[in-house]
Amino acid sequence: MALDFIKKVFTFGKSKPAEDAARADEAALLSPDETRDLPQALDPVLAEEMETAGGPVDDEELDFEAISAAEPDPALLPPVEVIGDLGLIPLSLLEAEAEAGTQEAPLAFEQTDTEAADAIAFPADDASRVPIDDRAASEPGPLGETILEPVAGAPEAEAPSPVPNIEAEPVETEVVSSEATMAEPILPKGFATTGALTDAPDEVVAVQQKRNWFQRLREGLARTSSQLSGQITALFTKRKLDDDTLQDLEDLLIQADLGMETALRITDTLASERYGRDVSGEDVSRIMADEITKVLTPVAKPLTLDLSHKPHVILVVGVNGTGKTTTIGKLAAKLSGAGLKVMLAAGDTFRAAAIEQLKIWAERTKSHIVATKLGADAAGLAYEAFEEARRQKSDVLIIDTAGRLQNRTELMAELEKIVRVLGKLDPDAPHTVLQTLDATTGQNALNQVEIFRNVAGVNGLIMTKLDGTARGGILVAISAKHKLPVYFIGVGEGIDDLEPFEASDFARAIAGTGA
Ligand SMILES: Nc1nc2c(ncn2[C@@H]2O[C@H](COP(=O)(O)OP(=O)(O)OP(=O)(O)O)[C@@H](O)[C@H]2O)c(=O)[nH]1
Repeated sequence: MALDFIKKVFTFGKSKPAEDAARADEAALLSPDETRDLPQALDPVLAEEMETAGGPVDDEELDFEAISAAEPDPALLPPVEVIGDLGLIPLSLLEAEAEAGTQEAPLAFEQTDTEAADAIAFPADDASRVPIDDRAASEPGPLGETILEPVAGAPEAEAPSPVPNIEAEPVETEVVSSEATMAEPILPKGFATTGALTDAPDEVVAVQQKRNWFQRLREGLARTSSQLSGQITALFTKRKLDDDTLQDLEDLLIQADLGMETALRITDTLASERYGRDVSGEDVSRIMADEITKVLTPVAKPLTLDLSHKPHVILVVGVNGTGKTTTIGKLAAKLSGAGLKVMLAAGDTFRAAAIEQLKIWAERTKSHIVATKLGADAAGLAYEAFEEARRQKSDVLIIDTAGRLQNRTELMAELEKIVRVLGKLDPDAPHTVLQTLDATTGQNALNQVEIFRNVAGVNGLIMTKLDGTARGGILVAISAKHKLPVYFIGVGEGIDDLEPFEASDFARAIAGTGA
């Protein structure tokens, strides 16, 4: 059942990655304990880039033409053989390599679900089909990738051919499929779409009904608002509004992470209404809620999915532990529950637990997942996942990435590479670059946005961990400064703890007004 969703379209400017990744060095540091070393030995391409420390390798040096040109040609569709639960799918990337004359044996795509295998149109016969079990890993290839070669007794693979100069390393990936299907697709709140939905699935992912949302938001932001309102009440008890109280209020609002701009808006409005008169805490809270709403309204937007892309690619980036993987799971639940065909890519190849965590989310949300080995090239994985999502006609591909500190130049360069590689398959991809921000980080989040925006072209934000933080005001400062859309906010670790961002609800919850 193909359904058309034609809704209001929002387009968000996608800034090109800045060439000055070194700016990240100026960024405020998080705990050194959180740093994670990139296994560069596995990534000679990246290592090469690192030597050019001043900026990324010029795309001109990269020969993606053969790959891009070969990709849509049906004759080059990957030959596949399904063997029990395992099937080998040499990727079209590898086909392109073969076309270009690679010396490498094709890499393997492991398919651990026969249903998913059935969903892909596989050529029946091909001499290059080699069961994955019949291959043995040999020395890493010139691109640092694992090369799989047939072992004795295995069918002969096609004659290998030379390797083109490609940037994204082919990687051995695993596709785990859960047949996501649905009854009645209803686009979840917080999303808008343009383009058509892929054939609707038959099974709906049950997403728990949310509790009273505003109540939860108020509970989550209770520490932020009670701290603020207590201080405001103390400030204005038996005092008229004069320059001193205005200055004290401004300081207080800045300390609450709201940012200078919003603090001044609030004090200016208050002064224009009540200068020289008695002021109550309620007066200040009301004006605060109004002014914060004005700041937040322009950024509270739905996440628009352009389904004409098939898939709409969402790259999720951010500092370690900000909630990327969890947020991906929550987003997948919403989308899958609405009948969209979702594929996840486990691009955090540095942390085994992150890959496993995403697989669990895929299972829970009935999403497909493409994963690879620990330490593999993340850009290669992203590329493979994009191709696989195209083959499977996924509506949305959500790519997880390893958390990285914004001052780690080499890791930021790797992120830049992922963006660049995706752009080789579709110049508009990634269509959405979502950054997760941990509300408990406070002011550091401002800096994180600046750096990730420059490097990865972040064009949308999700703030997590707004449950229980006293620093929720930072979202206001970020909105005032960066003016990037804020699509959702996270208020817990559960599958339904992600809500569309509503300006007035958030403002009232912070100011402690309204029901
Ligand atoms: N309370 C709360 N916890 C959250 C929220 N979102 C994520 N978490 C928790 O934060 C922790 C880190 O979340 P992850 O999703 O692993 O973060 P990540 O950014 O993928 O982490 P790295 O892979 O290390 O970069 C986990 O314990 C999550 O359950 C939220 O909205 N509220």
